[in-house]
Amino acid sequence: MPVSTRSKINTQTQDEANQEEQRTRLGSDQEETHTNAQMRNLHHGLKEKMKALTLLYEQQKKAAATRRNPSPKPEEKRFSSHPSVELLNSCRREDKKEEKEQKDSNLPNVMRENTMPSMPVMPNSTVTRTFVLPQPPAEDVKENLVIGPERILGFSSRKVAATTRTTVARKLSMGNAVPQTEPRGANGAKNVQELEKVENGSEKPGCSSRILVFVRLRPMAKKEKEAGSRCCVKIVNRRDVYLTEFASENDYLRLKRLRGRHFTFDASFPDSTTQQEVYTTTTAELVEAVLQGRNGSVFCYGATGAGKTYTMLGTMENPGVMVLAIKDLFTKIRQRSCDGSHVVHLSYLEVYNETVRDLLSPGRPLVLREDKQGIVAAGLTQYRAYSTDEVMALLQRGNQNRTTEPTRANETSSRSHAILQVVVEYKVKNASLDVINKVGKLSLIDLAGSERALATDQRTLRSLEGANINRSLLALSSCINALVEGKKHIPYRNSKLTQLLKDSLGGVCNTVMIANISPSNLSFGETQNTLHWADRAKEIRTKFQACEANDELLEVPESGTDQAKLLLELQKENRELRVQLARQQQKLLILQAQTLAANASPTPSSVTSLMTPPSAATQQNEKRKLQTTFLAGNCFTPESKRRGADEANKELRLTVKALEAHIERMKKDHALQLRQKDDLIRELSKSEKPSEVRGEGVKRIVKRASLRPKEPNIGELKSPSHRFRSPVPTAKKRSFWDITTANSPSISTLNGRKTRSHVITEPAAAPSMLLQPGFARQKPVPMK
Ligand SMILES: Nc1ncnc2c1ncn2[C@@H]1O[C@H](COP(=O)(O)OP(=O)(O)OP(=O)(O)O)[C@@H](O)[C@H]1O
Repeated sequence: MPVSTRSKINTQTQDEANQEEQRTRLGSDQEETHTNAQMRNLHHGLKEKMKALTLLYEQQKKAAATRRNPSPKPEEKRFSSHPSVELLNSCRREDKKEEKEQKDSNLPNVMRENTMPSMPVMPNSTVTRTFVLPQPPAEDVKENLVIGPERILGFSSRKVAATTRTTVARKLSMGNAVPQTEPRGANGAKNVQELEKVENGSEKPGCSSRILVFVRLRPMAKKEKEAGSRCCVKIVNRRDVYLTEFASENDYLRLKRLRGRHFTFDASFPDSTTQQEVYTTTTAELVEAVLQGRNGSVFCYGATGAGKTYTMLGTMENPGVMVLAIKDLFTKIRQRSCDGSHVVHLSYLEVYNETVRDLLSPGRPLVLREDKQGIVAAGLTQYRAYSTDEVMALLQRGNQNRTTEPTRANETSSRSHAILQVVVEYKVKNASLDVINKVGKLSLIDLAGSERALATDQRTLRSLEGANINRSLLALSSCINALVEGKKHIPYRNSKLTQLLKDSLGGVCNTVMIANISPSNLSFGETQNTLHWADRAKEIRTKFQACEANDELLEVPESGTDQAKLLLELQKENRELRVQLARQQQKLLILQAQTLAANASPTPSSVTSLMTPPSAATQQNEKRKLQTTFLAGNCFTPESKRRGADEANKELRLTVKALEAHIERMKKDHALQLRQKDDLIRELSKSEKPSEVRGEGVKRIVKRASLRPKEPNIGELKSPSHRFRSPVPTAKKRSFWDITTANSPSISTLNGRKTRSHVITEPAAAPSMLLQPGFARQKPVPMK
């Protein structure tokens, strides 16, 4: 092999070796980079984990500390100074402990293992709070009812006579409200009532204005059992309701993810509860209150077939709330008076497809009217009842006239809302032996069932009924929402039902809501909906009513704290009113200034012309002013007219003079500013040792500044000093914003922020989206 060829081969081999080496180095570099990245990721992940763990540790530490040292709740803090509140709090704590133990022992294993962990833990805010209020004032009732089985006009509702006084009393009572975490009518009802008495210093029940909400679970129906439905509602402690959503067997993704909700009500009745128990817990107190001259309402709410009619009417063997209430009422009346001084009137109506019908003497639809008594059904029959049997007969008659139709969900579905109203009237003697007429009213309402279109029959009439039922129930829910949110306008007028329930929801009334639910998981949606609205209704507060027949309306607060609270509230109101007044005055001033500026142009020439004999515009203005003066003072004599004219003239001249002085002052200020600026420029130019040319320039500027006329010329605003002058056209605008300090968007120079007026005077680089056409037109001449 020739040497050249060998050397060639050698060089080639060396090249190859080099390349190989390079490749290996590159590969190892890449590997190293990769490993480094992995390490970095790992490190980052570890850091994140550490952070999360530290956070968790901190949280647990805090929770443990809180458990060891629980801080008092705001309301507990607020009332903790009172010994009775101490007692209340200790009872609450004990009750809670007991409850927890009971809950743990009562819960079935399935609930404890599966449902409970996934159920959202009820926050403190959802715990029912009943506010025990101090003794509310008595009311003056003057309503005459027609005695006898004849027709009278009106489905009457009482109103508190002195609204203002009630407002004061209400304010005070609100201030004194003692929150109470235990519900009434539940396990600890007795305990709570005793505590109420301690808190209140009163033994009178039923003074609370909150709507009491109860839930009743009906037994599983035969049909539901046959359809293989499961129980999705669990009532614990006769108060807490646990609702569990079972996933369908085909939904593999959610099979193990059971969803549930927890609600707490004033009392919850399991399916084994008897009618008598339901009546005693929910309505018995109201009957007692009606006999003391107060109003009470009970309404059943729930999905179709949930047991509303069963609860309200019941059956022959198991009579419902309506029947039991009337029996109780007559028993109590008999116990109270042997002379028959109590007069009972009865009316029964239904709202079907947005028409009101009289169930006791069916005929033409009734018209709802609003008068001094509230919403009344004109032409409604009111029967005078003397005994329970008579009422039973009337009820039966009414029910026969009630619209019911079989639907797929319920064979005897009530397609209308029924309202039974019992008015008890009696006479009492007060301390000064005057006879007072007292009227108490009990309204028992069986609502039609809320339903989905699919759940019921699809025939046209049924659909229309369903739509109307849902419409009125939707209106009811809007009213509940508005009442809970404390809105000023409550949309009662959206349906006939809400118009008739106006008294029960927002009036002077003790109201009870019984939410009926079905245990079947097939009705889960309806049950959830019912419980949601029931939960929301807990927050509604009705107005106060009197506790005793001879109670006096509170006109002045009793204790010092009450007085202080009232004083504070009144002061706050006063302040708000003052602010409003100031705003109005400001607006008036602006208007006056604008009128003056329009009539008497602010240029010196026109100002001077105002000093001399008045121009036509001024004369007109004066004339207008004079007319106003005359009208205000009812001055019609020529003498008074002249005097008025002179005064108005004088006033106008004074205003003009003041304006002129103001303009003069402004001119002086501007001149001073200009002079100062010129001096500054001169000093600056001296210190800079200007060159001949620059010196000339400065001289030129100085000369120009000194030669500048006193009145600014917009066309010549080219020197830097123009920025310190207020040209006349903008001066007017600024004075406008000056007056409207409170509302002006341009008074935002504080903290060096740019104001809108600044934005306008500066040359805009690009047109802003915020600038309106009006602003664009006022675009200033750009500075050079
Ligand atoms: N607590 C209960 N105990 C025994 N049966 C009950 C109970 N509650 C309801 N039922 C039965 O369930 C069925 C439906 O009840 P109900 O007619 O009262 O429902 P509803 O809510 O009034 O329905 P709708 O709104 O359609 O009128 C009835 O046959 C009734 O007897």
